[in-house]
Amino acid sequence: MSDSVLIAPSILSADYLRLSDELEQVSSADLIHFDVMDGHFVPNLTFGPDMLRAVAAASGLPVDAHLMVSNPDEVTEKYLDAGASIVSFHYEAALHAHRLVQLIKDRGAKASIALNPATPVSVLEPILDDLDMVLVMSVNPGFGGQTFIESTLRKLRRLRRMCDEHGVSPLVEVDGGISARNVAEVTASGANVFVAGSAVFGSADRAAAIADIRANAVAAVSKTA
Ligand SMILES: O=C(CO)[C@H](O)[C@H](O)COP(=O)(O)O
Ligand SMILES: [Fe+2]
Repeated sequence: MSDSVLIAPSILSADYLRLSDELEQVSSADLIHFDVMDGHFVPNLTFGPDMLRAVAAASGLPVDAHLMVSNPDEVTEKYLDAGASIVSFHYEAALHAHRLVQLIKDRGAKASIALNPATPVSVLEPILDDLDMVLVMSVNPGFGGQTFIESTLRKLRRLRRMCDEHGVSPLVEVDGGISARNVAEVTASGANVFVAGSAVFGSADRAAAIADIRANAVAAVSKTA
């Protein structure tokens, strides 16, 4: 995790019957994005902690767990036990966000809060200084293959300003509808961790898809520097 940008393929869009092969094909990425959906916070069901443990062992890349669950206060520890390197829980679901952030950090993982598209970044004001990462959802959570919501760019710029005011620089992850086509403007707006599900696993050459996203993001970083 040393580069200026991090690429995180979402295995939500992988071929589950060939998962170890799929993980090998995305080994040039920086993180494996692992979408946990509980059928309650979002209208879809995916993976649990045992699956995360298996993915972490098979991949070797750090696992970036995105918990789309109604009860993060109860289940976050299970994903830490399973080996998550980054844990994002949703602001909209957490009862005790500060306590959860401390738990994640005490366990040696990076702590992140995810925001739905309709949740303003201002809600992070009291806790921003404690976060290792902020996950800005650029689609409504629950499904892969959706269209990037354009107002996310404004939200990212607002988050950047807020971070500058606080004198902090957490990672800023964007999730939903990211591809080589739009990653430059998303980078220019302030993001540096890019989740890509369908853009990577929908491509015949996963490594080339990752390289294209990375190249466009890195070019945008050098332009803004
Ligand atoms: O959290 C998610 C959906 O809730 C996924 O990480 C995201 O949708 C990735 O898929 P795509 O890149 O195809 O939009
Ligand atoms: Fe996600």
